[in-house]
Amino acid sequence: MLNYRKYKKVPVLNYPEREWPDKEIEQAPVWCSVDLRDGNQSLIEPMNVEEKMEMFQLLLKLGFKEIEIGFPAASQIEYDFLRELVDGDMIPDDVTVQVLTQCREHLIDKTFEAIQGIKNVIVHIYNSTSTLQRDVVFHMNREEIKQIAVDGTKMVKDRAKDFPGRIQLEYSPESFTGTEMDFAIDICNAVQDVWEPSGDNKLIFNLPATVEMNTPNVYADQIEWMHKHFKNRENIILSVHPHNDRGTGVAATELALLAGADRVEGTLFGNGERTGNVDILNIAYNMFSQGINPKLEIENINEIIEIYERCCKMSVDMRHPYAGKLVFTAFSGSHQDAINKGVRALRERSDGIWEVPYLPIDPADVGRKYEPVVRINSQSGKGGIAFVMDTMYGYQMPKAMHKEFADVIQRLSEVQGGEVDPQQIMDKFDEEYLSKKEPYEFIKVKVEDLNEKDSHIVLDYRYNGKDMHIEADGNGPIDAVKRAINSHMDLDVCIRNYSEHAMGSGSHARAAAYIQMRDNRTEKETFGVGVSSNITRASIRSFFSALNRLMR
Ligand SMILES: CC(=O)SCCNC(=O)CCNC(=O)[C@H](O)C(C)(C)COP(=O)(O)OP(=O)(O)OC[C@H]1O[C@@H](n2cnc3c(N)ncnc32)[C@H](O)[C@@H]1OP(=O)(O)O
Ligand SMILES: CC(C)C(=O)C(=O)O
Ligand SMILES: [Mg+2]
Repeated sequence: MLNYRKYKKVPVLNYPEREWPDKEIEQAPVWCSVDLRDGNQSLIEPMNVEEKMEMFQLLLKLGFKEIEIGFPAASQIEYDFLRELVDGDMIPDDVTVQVLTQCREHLIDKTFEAIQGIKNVIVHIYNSTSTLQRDVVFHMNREEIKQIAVDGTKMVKDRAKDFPGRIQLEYSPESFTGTEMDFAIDICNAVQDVWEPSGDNKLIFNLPATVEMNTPNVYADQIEWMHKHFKNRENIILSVHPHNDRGTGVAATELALLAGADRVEGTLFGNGERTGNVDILNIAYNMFSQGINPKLEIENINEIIEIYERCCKMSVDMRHPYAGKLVFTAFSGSHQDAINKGVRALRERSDGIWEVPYLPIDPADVGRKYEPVVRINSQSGKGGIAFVMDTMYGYQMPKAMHKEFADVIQRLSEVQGGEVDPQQIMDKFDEEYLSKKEPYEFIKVKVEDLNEKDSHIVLDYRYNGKDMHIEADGNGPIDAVKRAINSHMDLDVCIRNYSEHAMGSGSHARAAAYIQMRDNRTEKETFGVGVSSNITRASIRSFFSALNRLMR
C-alpha cells in the first residue's frame, strides 16, 4: 500500500471574500512566452543558437509581444543568442524581450552587459520565498530573504539609470505557492518601494506556481488575495507563471485570470521543468473555442508542432488538447453518429456558428482540415461509415442502407482486427455494390417515353455470360426493367425504395442511384447502387446491383 502518511496537506488560504468564482474570462491576457528560458532549461539537450533562433522566429510569427529569451548570464550560448538578436537587429520594435537573472551582483552585471543595445527589455529577477526553501536551501529568515529581493532591485535600478533603452522590472517571489501570503505581499511591497513604478513604467509582479501544490481554486484564492492587497495596484502588472505538477496548470491559470491576473507566462505545448510550464496554446485555444480573441496567430497548429518538435526534440502527445493527432477523431459509433448528424445540421443551418457534438472547435480552423474526424474500427457504427462514404467519396447512402453496409465493414474489421482505413471501406463498397457482374450484367438500355409516365425499354444484358435481349413497357424505365427481368427470368422481385443524388458538378458530374429490392419468394431484401454520368443508366445499374446481391 502507498505510504500516504508520508505526506501532509499543504495549508490553504482562508479567504471567504473571494470573488473570482462569479467572474468570466472576457479577454486575452498579455502573453509572455518562456519557451526559450524555462522551456529550454528543462530540455535534455537545450537548444543551440540556431534552434533558439528558429524558435524565436516562430514565437514572433505567433504574435508574442513579450518573450523571455533566456538567462544570458548563465552560459555562453544564452549570451551569444541574445547578442545575435541585438546585433542582427532582429527584435521588432513592438516586441519586448525579457531576461532572467538571480539577485546576485556578478550575474546582474553580466546581464546588463548582454542587453546593451536593446530598446525595450524586461529584467526579471527572482529569489525563492517559500517556508521550505527559506529553511532548507537558504537557511535564512524572512528579513534576510526579503533583503535578497531588495538588494537585487537596487542593483537593477542602479544599472538602469545609465541604460539607454527602456527597462521594466519583473520580480518573482519564486516558490510563491509555498509562501505565506503576508510574507509574499511584504516582499513585493518592499521591492515596489525600491523600484517606485509608475503608470508609464509598471512593475511586473510574477507570482509563480513554481511547484503546483494544490487544487486550482487555491491558486486562484492566492492570486486574488495578492491582487487585492498590492499597494498602488494601478502601477502593477500581475503576472502568473503556473507549472503543471498536478496536471491542472491550465485550470489554475484560467482561474487566476478570473482572480485578477493580467499576464500569463507559459510555453508552447507546456514544455518546461518537470511536468512543464502551463501550455499557452491550450489556454488560447480554450478562449478561441468560447468566441474570445486569443490575440495569437495560432491557426496553423501543424507548423507549430513541426518546429517545436524539431527544436526541442520533444513530441506532442496524440491526446494533447487541440494539437494531438487523435484529438479531432472519433472511433466509437455513437460519437460518429452524432458528428455525422451534427455536420449535416451545420451545413443546413449555415449561420456561421460552429456547434458539432464531440468537436469543440472546427479542426479546419487550426489547419487540421485533411485529417479524418471519423476513423473506423470494431467500435464504430453505421453513422461513422456513412460519414466516411459521404465526406470522402460523395456517396450519400439512404438511411435504411446504413446498417446493411455497416455490417459488411464490421465483419471486415473483426476479421482483420484494428482500423479499417477509408480506402478499404470504399473498396468494399465497390466490391459489394458497384462492380458485381454475376450472374446478371447490364450492357445497355434504350428508353422511349410512351407518354407522360409510361416508358418502353429495349434492354441488353448478360446472364451467366450469355447475351440477352428483351423489350418491355412499364411505369418509367426502372419499372419496365423490373417487368422485363421478372418475366424473362421467371423472378418475382419488387422495388421498395429508390433514391438518387448528384456527385460532383460540371462536366465531371455523375449520378448515384440506390435501389432497395425485395425478392417476394424468399422475402430477402437488399440494396443496390449504380453510378453513371447518365441518371437512367445509374438507376438501371443500381437495379442490377441489387439483383446480383439478392441472387447470390
Ligand atoms: C524556478 C526557476 O526556474 S529559477 C531559474 C533556474 N534556472 C537556472 O538555474 C538556469 C541557469 N542557471 C545557471 O546556469 C546557474 O545556476 C548560474 C550560472 C545562474 C549560477 O550558477 P552557480 O553560481 O554556479 O550555482 P547555483 O545556481 O547553484 O547558485 C547557488 C547559490 O546562489 C544562491 N542563489 C540561488 N538563487 C538565487 C537568487 N535567485 N538570488 C540570489 N541568490 C541565489 C544560492 O543560495 C546559492 O548560494 P550559496 O553558494 O551561498 O549556497
Ligand atoms: C523564475 C521563476 C519565475 C520560475 O521559473 C518559477 O518559479 O517557476
Ligand atoms: Mg518556472
